[in-house]
Amino acid sequence: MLNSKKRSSAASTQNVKVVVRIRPLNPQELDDHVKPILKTHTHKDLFLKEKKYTFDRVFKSSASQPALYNNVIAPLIPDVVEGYNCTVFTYGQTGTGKTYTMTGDKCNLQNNWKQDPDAGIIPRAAFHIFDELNNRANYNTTNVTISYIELYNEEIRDLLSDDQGFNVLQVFSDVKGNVTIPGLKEFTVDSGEEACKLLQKGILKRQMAPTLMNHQSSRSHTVFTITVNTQESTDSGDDIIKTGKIKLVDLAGNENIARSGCKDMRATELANINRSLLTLGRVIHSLADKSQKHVPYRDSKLTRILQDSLGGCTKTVIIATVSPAHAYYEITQSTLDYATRARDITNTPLINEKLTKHQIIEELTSEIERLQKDLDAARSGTGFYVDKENYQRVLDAVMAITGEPLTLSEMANRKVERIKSLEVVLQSKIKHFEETVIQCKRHKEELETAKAHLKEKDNLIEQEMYLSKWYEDQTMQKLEEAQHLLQTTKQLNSEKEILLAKLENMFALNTTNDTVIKQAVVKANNMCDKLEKGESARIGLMQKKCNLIKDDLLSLPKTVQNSTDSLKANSKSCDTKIRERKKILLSGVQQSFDAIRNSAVISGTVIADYDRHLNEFNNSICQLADNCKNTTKSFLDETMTELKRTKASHDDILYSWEKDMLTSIQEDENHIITLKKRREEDKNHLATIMKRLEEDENQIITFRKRIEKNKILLNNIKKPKDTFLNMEINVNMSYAKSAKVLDNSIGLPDLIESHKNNVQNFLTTVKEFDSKLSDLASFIDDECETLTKYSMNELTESILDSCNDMQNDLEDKVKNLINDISLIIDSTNVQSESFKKFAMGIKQTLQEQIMDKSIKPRHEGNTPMRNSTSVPLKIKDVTPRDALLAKFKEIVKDQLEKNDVEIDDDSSSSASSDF
Ligand SMILES: Nc1ncnc2c1ncn2[C@@H]1O[C@H](COP(=O)(O)OP(=O)(O)OP(=O)(O)O)[C@@H](O)[C@H]1O
Repeated sequence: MLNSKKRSSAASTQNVKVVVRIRPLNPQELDDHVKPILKTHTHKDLFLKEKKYTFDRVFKSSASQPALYNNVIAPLIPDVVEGYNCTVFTYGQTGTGKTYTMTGDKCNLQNNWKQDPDAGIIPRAAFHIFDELNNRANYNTTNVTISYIELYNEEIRDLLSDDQGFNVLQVFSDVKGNVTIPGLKEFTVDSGEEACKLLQKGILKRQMAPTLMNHQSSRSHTVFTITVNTQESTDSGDDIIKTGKIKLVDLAGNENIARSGCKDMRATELANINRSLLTLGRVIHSLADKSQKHVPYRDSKLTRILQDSLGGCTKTVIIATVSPAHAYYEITQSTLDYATRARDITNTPLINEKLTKHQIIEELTSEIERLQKDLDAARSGTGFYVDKENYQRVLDAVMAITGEPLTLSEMANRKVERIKSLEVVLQSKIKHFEETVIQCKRHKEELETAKAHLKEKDNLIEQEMYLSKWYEDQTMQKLEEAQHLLQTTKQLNSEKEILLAKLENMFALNTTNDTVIKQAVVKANNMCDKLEKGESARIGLMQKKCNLIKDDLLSLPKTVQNSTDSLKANSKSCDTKIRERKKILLSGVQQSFDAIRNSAVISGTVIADYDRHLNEFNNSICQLADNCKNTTKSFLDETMTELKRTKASHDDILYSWEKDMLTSIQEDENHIITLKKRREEDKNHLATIMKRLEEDENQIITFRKRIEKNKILLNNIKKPKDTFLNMEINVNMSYAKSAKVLDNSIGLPDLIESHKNNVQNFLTTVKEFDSKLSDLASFIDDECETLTKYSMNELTESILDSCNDMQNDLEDKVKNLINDISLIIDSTNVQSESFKKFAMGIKQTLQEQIMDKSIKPRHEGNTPMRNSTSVPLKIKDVTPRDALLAKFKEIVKDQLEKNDVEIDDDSSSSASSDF
């Protein structure tokens, strides 16, 4: 045990603080209407009947646990932490509330120790000490230990021991007066709760004791000790160690044993139970009475343990508990007297000297030396030897304790007694010394180990610092990379949004364009198909008509041939008949001369008939001419109307042609008149040619029939003309219709122009044909006229010639027409092809138009530019700790080698301490 030195400076004496706590009347006393015999007027005065007592504080029966603690104990706690030793006693009669005050009805406090109404001093002090330590930041280390002993029948027992039974502990005092109890367990606690748990454990063990040891707890004393060790560093670097203690002592009841009814108790036991209290009384008495030099601390274990608390260097508080009941008047008076006496005890509280490590080592060394001397003395002699110096010190200590010179016999007795006790002490010292030596060795080893450990830790710290620096750099680098990545990701996201918007817009445009294109193409195709179909139908119709005309034209020469053949045949039969009639006429002229007169009448009739027929013929001719004129005129009108624009230049020609026709008709009429005149002239010849006339009449009829046929032929000829005209109209209509469409078509105007030319040529051809037909009609009329004028033979020949010429001419014309028609057909084919091309052109145009109509994609200029965003493709792996450590070791190795070289180069230069 360390021999702590006391700091003498600033030390002052102070009296033991004594407070009185009055227990409230218990239920029984209340029922019995017990009148309290204690009265308090102030918080310091107390009246027992008329006797007045004055204490440091008097707590009424209504005083609460916190009130008592805050007033009495709480001021001691900072002193304990500062290194003072403090002691608190509860002293009083059984049942007056000593245990209630010290322990309370509740030990298992949490953090509410200040407010808890039931907890006593011990649990509160335990919590309070930790609060106090936590409030102080100047301590490097703190250590709080707990011990709890019971003193019963002058035997010390450890209430915190895990032993089933009770091992009696011994108490020893060294030459310096320090008391130790070897074997007493001290438990380190880190909180108030842990301290309370130990208190509970002790209480439990104490409650078990009566059955085990057959003793009553009220007759035992308990000491709950809290030791507070603190360490703080000074500016000079020394460690200051403080050790403060608070002993919380719950004494046994101080009542008269005889009154407590324990008569069956053995005398020794009774003596031992009261010995401590009696000795305590004597010690208090001695200390209070300054004249007394000897204080019998050693007379009991209790006073030995509490020696320092009474008249020593400890701050001491005594709480005297009393009952207000009249029944306990005497013992209450005794307690109050006892407490009053205790107030006179003075202590000199000192802080346990602060010791540095160096001082501790020095003290330990001197202690070892001293013990070594005792050991050497013991080993060298046959008996018990104590070093002279030590022996003298023991004697001095005895003298200091007893304070009185002893007689020789007393000295001898005491020496014997002392030797006995010293033997015990020596054994204990030897044991303690050996333990200390072992402990020193162990401490030395521990110190070496600690140094090595410290060096190792230093290396580790350097290593960890290197690693942490590396990780810090890496973290910063990663942070920068992460921020760069975040920035890039943000930019890419915004660009992605723009591109997605554009893409959506493009999809919408594509969908719209697709729909527009499909609709336009369908419409264009329909239009082209419709146009193509219409044109194909028109062209087909035209071609059909052309083919019909062609067939007609092809059949025309045959018809003409037939007509010619018929004409020839008729001419022959006519010639034959005329010859026959001539013969008959000539033969009958003479014979019938007489009858001419009659015949003249008849001839007149015949002539009339002939005239009539001639008129009819003339009318027919006129009608034919009129019809022809009208037809031609209407044809020309129609042609003029229809081809107003394109054929304006031909109007004069047509007009002159019409005029010529009219002139020709007029001439024909004149010719008929001439014929009539000639008929009159011929009347004279009529007699002779009567029969011939009749035949001529027949001939005329035949001719008329032929004319009719020719008219039909003419009509037939006119039919193609009408057809051609209709065709022309249709072509023009088609042209007009197509022109609008074809105007925009490339190449069509030329085609149309050529078509127009073809049509013009065709019309010219038609006109020529028409003219030729007119000529033919005139020719026929001429021939008819000539027929009446010339002989039938000539007529026939002429007709035949004409027919032949006409046939030839007709054939030529037909051939030309056919060629023209073929040209027209070719033209229609070409036109059809051109229509197809045109349709293709339309389709192409539509495509272009669709393309023009198509909605072009928007160019808002916000398309992200292609830029080379540098994004790390791979996050570098974190260097494994092992690799870092290897690198660190290499650096250290290099540094050490470098340092070695430097030392070699210049031994005076100091090594670098980078690592
Ligand atoms: N101040 C008080 N207020 C309320 N109750 C009290 C007070 N003092 C004592 N009591 C009650 O009185 C009874 C006896 O108290 P306690 O056991 O503490 O007395 P004691 O002096 O320790 O007795 P012993 O010496 O036999 O151990 C207990 O029930 C306790 O709760």
